[in-house]
Amino acid sequence: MDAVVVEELTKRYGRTAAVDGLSFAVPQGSVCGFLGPNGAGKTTTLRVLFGLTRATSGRAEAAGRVGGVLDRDGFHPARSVWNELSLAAARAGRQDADIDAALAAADLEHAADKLVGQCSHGTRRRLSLAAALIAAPDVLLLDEPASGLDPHALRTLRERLRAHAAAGGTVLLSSHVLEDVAATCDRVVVVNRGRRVAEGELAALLAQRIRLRSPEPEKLLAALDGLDATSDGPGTIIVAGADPDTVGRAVRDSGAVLHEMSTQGALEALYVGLTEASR
Ligand SMILES: Nc1ncnc2c1ncn2[C@@H]1O[C@H](COP(=O)(O)OP(=O)(O)OP(=O)(O)O)[C@@H](O)[C@H]1O
Repeated sequence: MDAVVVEELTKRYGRTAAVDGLSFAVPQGSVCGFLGPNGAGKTTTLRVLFGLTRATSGRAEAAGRVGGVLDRDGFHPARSVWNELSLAAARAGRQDADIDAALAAADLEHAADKLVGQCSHGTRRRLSLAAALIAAPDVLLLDEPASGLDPHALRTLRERLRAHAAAGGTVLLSSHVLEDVAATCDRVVVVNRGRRVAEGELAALLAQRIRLRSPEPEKLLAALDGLDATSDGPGTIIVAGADPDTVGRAVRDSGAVLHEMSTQGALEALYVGLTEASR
């Protein structure tokens, strides 16, 4: 079942089409990355899904209870972290929620009595996510949730989003941090200029895109002759349309020193390829 459905969505601001006939779906139980350059229409789509702004045409719907984090958190600077979380629970009709446990899960127990106005950007972001999660939404919509988070907080975020999906929830998150998307999401939707340029399971989109790093790229490129291998920056080669066994053997036979062979960094090459053409 699809928990998020966007169909032929268009949102115009005067003569600007922020979103231009966009369609995609997010199956229930998945964590979907929403990628695209600045101004591609991600925030606008999330705002329509939240019901904060109306579509000019088309539809954008999320099944069940929707929660999440957009850029403005709406917290009162003179309220404590504990009080804001408690208020978020009450607003969602969850007066019975264990606020201390929710703070601990967000690594915020030490900040419980701090006033929100005195919190760092990252702490405030973590509080936003905790406030969204305490409402136990079915669908979590997150606009740049990784922004301002330190590596520990990023790991906690990743684990919490995966747990939300494992429990049957659904996550749609926009991000510019591709490494983080690769580690967190099982699907991605890529948009450019308000339109979809790719959609699907991350593994399938990245299948047979392998990144190699070597101090001897020329030697490697020569050995990969006949395959779709291209240079992608100093010492980096992307091989498309070949399986890891074939690439691994070619690398071994070349005798070149290899520093890395992975599909991780291939998301960046895929993304740039998809969004560059129509910039
Ligand atoms: N309220 C508004 N009034 C006028 N134009 C707007 C408004 N909101 C967004 N836009 C325009 O719509 C386009 C899409 O913006 P949007 O914020 O959805 O992009 P985005 O993909 O979220 O970008 P970013 O990655 O920079 O956050 C941009 O050209 C933006 O200037």
